[in-house]
Amino acid sequence: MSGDAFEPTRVHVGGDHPYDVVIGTGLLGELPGLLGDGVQRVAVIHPGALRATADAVRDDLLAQGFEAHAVEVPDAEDAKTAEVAAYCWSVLGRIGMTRSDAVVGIGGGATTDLAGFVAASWLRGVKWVPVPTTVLGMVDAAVGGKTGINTAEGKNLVGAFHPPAGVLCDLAALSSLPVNEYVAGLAEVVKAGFIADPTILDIVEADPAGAARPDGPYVRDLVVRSVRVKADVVGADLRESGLREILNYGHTLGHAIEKLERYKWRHGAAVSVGMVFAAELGRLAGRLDDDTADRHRRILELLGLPTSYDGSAWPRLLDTMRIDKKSRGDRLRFVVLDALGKPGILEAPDPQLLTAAFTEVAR
Ligand SMILES: NC(=O)c1ccc[n+]([C@@H]2O[C@H](COP(=O)([O-])OP(=O)(O)OC[C@H]3O[C@@H](n4cnc5c(N)ncnc54)[C@H](O)[C@@H]3O)[C@@H](O)[C@H]2O)c1
Ligand SMILES: O=C(O)C(=O)C[C@@H](O)[C@H](O)[C@H](O)COP(=O)(O)O
Ligand SMILES: [Zn+2]
Repeated sequence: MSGDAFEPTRVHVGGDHPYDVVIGTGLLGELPGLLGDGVQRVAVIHPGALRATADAVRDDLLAQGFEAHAVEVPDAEDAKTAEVAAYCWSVLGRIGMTRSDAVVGIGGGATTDLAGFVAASWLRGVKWVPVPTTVLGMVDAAVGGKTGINTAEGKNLVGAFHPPAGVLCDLAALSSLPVNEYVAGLAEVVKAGFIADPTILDIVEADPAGAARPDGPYVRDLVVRSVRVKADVVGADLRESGLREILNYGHTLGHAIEKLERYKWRHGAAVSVGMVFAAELGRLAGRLDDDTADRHRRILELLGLPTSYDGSAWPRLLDTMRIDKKSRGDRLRFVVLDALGKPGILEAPDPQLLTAAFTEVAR
């Protein structure tokens, strides 16, 4: 792999709005470069848990001549609400943020989803740079410009495609991340493995204990590989007109679980159950071989991720899944695998097939 402890790896995201994802350690100095020319004011949106990091970033920006303002928001999924977005808009108004200024989002995927949405909606779109501090944020949420908030009806129902000017993944941030958060984030890494890069799965299977450690030997390789998968997809299909749907593998059921759990389950944990369900759907639809289907449960359990859910919740889950963004009218649509690394769409599956697949994850 390119890059060593001192030299960052740059993954290029192509398309109409190209940018780089910079992955390494000690990357604070890269931020002004990613912000680019002409920026005067910077709003640094962060949760309380990342206050020290945000203060360091703000001080660094101040020292470099920017007018930097810290904007503290609620932690985790509590930030992804219309009320919190409105609070951020009021701060941007008070500090006089113009179209040549920028938003920086520091935190996990919830914070960067909110920050990106605030940037997308303020003045109909200002520049933004996510600085993800969870593995999930680095490998998935901060890359690709999908920004948004939740509503009472479901997950990420309001948002915008608003690509960042660049993404700064400082792997040193992971040293303070609780192990359970790190492991939850690995669900999206495993997703990248199943849909596009099976070497990820080989790494996890060869040393699951090592792979599950935020200070383990595979962090950089797993992050870079997963970012490459995501960059290739979103570079080709920013607005999810086709290919990008594969990144939603495991999310149709996963998002429904998150909503039912009032967002107290971690996103990655819900996606983990959702991927086992999707694998069973693929198998029962006659599209996926047994070995690859079984491999889902085995790998996710090796990492300590959940692979089952309350069986009595099925009617409510099914109802919630109808508002998934991949649905078209009354037709539910699921990402399934036709083979390892070969995702496809299962259109309007028979309700009995769905129930049979859920029975395989029900407890
Ligand atoms: N936009 C996208 O393409 C995309 C992709 C995947 C997931 N997501 C979204 O991302 C969110 C999940 O993100 P997440 O798993 O990063 O969770 P999160 O943002 O809720 O963060 C998890 C927790 O870790 C804490 N934390 C973050 N960084 C830390 C650090 N370095 N040290 C200590 N604590 C730290 C946070 O304060 C929070 O309590 C969901 O809302 C999901 O929908 C978006
Ligand atoms: O980037 C994408 O596209 C994804 O689907 C990545 C997912 O991991 C992520 O959770 C995303 O936020 C889900 O998007 P949604 O459109 O289903 O809300
Ligand atoms: Zn996800």
